[in-house]
Amino acid sequence: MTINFVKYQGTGNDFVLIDDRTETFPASDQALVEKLCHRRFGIGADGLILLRNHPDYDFQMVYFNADGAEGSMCGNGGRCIVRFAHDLGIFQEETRFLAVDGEHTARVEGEDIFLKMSNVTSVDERNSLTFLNTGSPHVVQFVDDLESYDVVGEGRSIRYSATFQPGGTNVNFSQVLTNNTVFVRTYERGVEDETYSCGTGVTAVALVAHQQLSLQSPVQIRTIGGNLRIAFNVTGENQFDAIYLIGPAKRVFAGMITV
Ligand SMILES: N[C@H](CCC[C@H](N)C(=O)O)C(=O)O
Repeated sequence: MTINFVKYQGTGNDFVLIDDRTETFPASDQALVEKLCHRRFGIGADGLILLRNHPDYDFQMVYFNADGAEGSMCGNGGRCIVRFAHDLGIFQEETRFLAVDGEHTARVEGEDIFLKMSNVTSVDERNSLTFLNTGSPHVVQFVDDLESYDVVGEGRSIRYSATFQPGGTNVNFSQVLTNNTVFVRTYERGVEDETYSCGTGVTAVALVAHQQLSLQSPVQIRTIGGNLRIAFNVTGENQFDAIYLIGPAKRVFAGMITV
């Protein structure tokens, strides 16, 4: 079988995008997805995303983590599929699509994609860790000297800790810099490693930075892979709507792979 794909990245979080409007991709073949994402044996990516038709939306996003399992919402992948749909001519300025956590709207403004995220309705403390769901589950922790922090070691121990079983969690380590800016490094579940950036993760960090440290919308985010910003509206205690993840999403290359 030969598969056509396009590789995209959003602040260094990289994805294999497949136009699956014909629904021919064997989506239940977890080993195949894992192999396509493998950086030595495959194309190499943090995840794989199918673009499918949907009767009520411009398109549907089906997202898999690099381990081949279907993941929860992916914010950087969301910006990448919006860019992909735009490149395919599916929409011009604004789009409305369906993802695993429900409806999203988005618009293209030059290099940037403005992606509307799901509303957040709770922020909890679990075993002294701040936890919230922004489409995917996230722990947010503020630390000193993030540059030299052991993100993989500490992230993995929280991700597999009893508190977050059975599903596990993504873990974001954060440090406030000057000017309403937070530096974030994320351990990602499903990749089981640090990624260069995580969209739902930095969204979680921005909301917690507002609550705990009074940062204001739009919060500026620095990741290893580049800069993002998060705009939001506070509607109550632990309640946020009009949450936007804003930043670039770029096509890297296109190819064909025989499996
Ligand atoms: N990289 C993604 C998060 C993927 C979520 C995934 N790791 C999971 O928890 O299933 C993002 O930009 O939001």
